[in-house]
Amino acid sequence: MFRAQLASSRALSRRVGGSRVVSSSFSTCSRSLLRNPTRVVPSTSSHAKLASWVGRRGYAEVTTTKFSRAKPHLNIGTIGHVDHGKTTLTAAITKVLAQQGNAKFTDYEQIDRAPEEKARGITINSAHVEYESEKRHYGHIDCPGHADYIKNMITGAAQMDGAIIVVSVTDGQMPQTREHLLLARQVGVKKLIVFINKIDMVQDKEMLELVDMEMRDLLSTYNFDGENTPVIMGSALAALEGRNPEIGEQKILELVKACDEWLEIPPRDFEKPFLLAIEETFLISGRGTVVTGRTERGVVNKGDEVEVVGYGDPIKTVVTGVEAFNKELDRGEAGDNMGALLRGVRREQVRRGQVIAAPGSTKSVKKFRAQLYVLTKDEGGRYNPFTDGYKPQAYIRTADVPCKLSWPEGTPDPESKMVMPGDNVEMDCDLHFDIASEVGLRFTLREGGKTIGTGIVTKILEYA
Ligand SMILES: Nc1nc2c(ncn2[C@@H]2O[C@H](COP(=O)(O)OP(=O)(O)OP(=O)(O)O)[C@@H](O)[C@H]2O)c(=O)[nH]1
Ligand SMILES: [Mg+2]
Repeated sequence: MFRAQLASSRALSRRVGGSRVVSSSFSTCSRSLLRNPTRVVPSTSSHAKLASWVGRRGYAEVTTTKFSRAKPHLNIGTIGHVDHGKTTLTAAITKVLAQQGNAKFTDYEQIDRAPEEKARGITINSAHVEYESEKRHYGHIDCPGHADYIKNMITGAAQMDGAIIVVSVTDGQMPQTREHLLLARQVGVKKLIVFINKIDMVQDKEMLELVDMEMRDLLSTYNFDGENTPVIMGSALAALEGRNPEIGEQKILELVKACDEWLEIPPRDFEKPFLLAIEETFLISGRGTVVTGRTERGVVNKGDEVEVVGYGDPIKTVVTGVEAFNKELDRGEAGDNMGALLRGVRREQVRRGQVIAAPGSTKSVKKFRAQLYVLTKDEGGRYNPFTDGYKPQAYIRTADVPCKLSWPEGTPDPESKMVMPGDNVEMDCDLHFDIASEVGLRFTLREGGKTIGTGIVTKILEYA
């Protein structure tokens, strides 16, 4: 045994829409019970009954739906400008698919009265629903407000593998249409579907064509495939109200089919190259140095070559032993809390904050560009704005590094440009030490022991 206390529980953070929803509705349920202790508590502790009770309270109906593991799972969501019909469309999808027995109908109010969630200390109001198509199981997120979309995308509170961008034909593209598209691009959403909504409100065919063209151009501007992206035109409200099936129900079915065909299932964590962020290091006499942590992705077998990355030049070594669940194993995989025995590495050569990874799969980085969300004072963040040169602490996986934030080159008048609490900005982060990092990696910024912001790496500017 490397270490008796090695945590034996498997991390819960697998991408399963269902389990997230259950846990959030549990906490909602217990919170509402605390506020209202006279309320009759269901006499059974059975999960299913509790879940359906929670459902009747109007929260997270989805817990009552059967979650089929037989179908591949994809996380998607509705994005787009305020009032363009994101929530109506979400409700309409569940309604139409419920008629086929593939969803539980979740009405508009249930979605818009989303339970609060805490993601990295940030409150995000968002609703999760789930439904199935012939081919897939979908987890779907809809946020009530623009700020929630921003926070959700940057923190990855529910990571979207693909998204439906909703645009009302009466307005065409609007500022938040563009902002959400840009953010989707920044956070690594590869493909989108366009839903042009409210077509019951226009008679003019040319108008539809115009919005179609405009959206394709816009997608291309943000490096999506504007030419081939499916564009569906319909009325979410008609579908929800069960009228005009030619622009309602049928269009929802077309939309779901387009999701099935156009959006791609991302590679699963254990198919990616191995990476474990080091939490602790130990010296086991007679055997050598052991590093422990949670395997973020991939698989490592006894005898595999790995590199220790971060804080200077990478160190090549071989994993000569793996321990997880208090047992010696031949391999460790994504999600496992494990220890790895490293051949020929001295304890002083490894430390918390480094990673061990498949050779060449990740590099140590000194400076990157990132999309940041700066917390408001109500979210526990700063009271005051900050300016170019601000130096918080960056928490990147298990690393904790001082960094300096500055405006990207070419920003006009950078010295006087301020960042207010609540802002969403793109800035350059210069790290005091080099750390394994890559585009798409999320991190938090802290100062004086409190989280002041959260970010996602969008571009590597300088390798170590
Ligand atoms: N006529 C018509 N109205 C629609 C349609 N879809 C949605 N609406 C109406 O548009 C308004 C806004 O719809 P929502 O679904 O709340 O829009 P949203 O995008 O979720 O809005 P926010 O969450 O506030 O950003 C509501 O009054 C809907 O009834 C449609 O297809 N036709
Ligand atoms: Mg809404």
